[in-house]
Amino acid sequence: MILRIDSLTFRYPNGTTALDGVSFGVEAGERVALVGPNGAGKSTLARHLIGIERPASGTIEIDGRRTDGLAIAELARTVGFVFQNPDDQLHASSVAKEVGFGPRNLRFAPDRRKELVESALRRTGLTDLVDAHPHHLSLGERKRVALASVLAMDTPVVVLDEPTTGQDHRSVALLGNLVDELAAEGRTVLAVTHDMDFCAEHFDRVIALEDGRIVADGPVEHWLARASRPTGHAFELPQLTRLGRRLGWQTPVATVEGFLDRLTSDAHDTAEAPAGP
Ligand SMILES: Nc1ncnc2c1ncn2[C@@H]1O[C@H](COP(=O)(O)OP(=O)(O)OP(=O)(O)O)[C@@H](O)[C@H]1O
Repeated sequence: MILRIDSLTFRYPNGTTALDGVSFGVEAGERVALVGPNGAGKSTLARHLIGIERPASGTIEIDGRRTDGLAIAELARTVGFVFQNPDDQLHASSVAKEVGFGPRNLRFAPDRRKELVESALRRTGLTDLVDAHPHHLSLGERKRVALASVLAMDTPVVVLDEPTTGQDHRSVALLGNLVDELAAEGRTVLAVTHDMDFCAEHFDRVIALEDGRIVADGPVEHWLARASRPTGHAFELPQLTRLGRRLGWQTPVATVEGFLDRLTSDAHDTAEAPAGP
């Protein structure tokens, strides 16, 4: 298990309990979406994974090591964190320098550094922008630079905070492919997200938080079935799930593939149905 969190509780200095007895484990290669309403504790939880916040009680174990004794620099070898706002992360005067900073800081050998930087730039579609100053790029491009700079650190765990916010359709598709590829390579992806379409298409598992506690943890389909009930949680369901509902489908579908399968089987059933009197 790459990540194990046990009874994690955290309070801000003003007394707000942001996390209250949170426990879960994540296997290598899982794609986990952290969802929940504003103020649920998602970002606070994510920040614990890179040591910006430390538990008031409970433990976090990453790749077999308890994080209490680990410095932020040490954690950075295992967990890469892409901030929601790229301007909280970017500091260099060119895209190339920005993406090269992490691997250099981690003291990777020059050959490996070169390979990682080139691969990160290619995967995020930034190869033509290497000389640009990040501050002259659009928000969507700056978010991709932030992502590339984390990919270049080659961490087994990648945490994304609201990755699709401010991204156009093409960038969201690129991001989705990347999440799938990272998982296929055995890397673990956790994403804090309000984007249920993205979550349904690209994640295996949903952990839903409310008031600092886990209220649901399981496969995306289970969570959707639960959220689709009239008494379900107040989440915006994926567009295709809402469309399925309008079509009167009882079982929720959420992905393009699931939707097409359902349409095909309905068409098949209609064709097979015996002619009426
Ligand atoms: N720096 C802080 N000081 C005090 N309270 C905070 C601080 N940051 C967050 N909180 C509070 O902690 C709780 C959890 O906040 P957090 O930002 O982790 O939630 P979230 O689920 O990420 O919300 P959002 O979706 O709005 O980003 C909320 O009640 C929030 O008001």
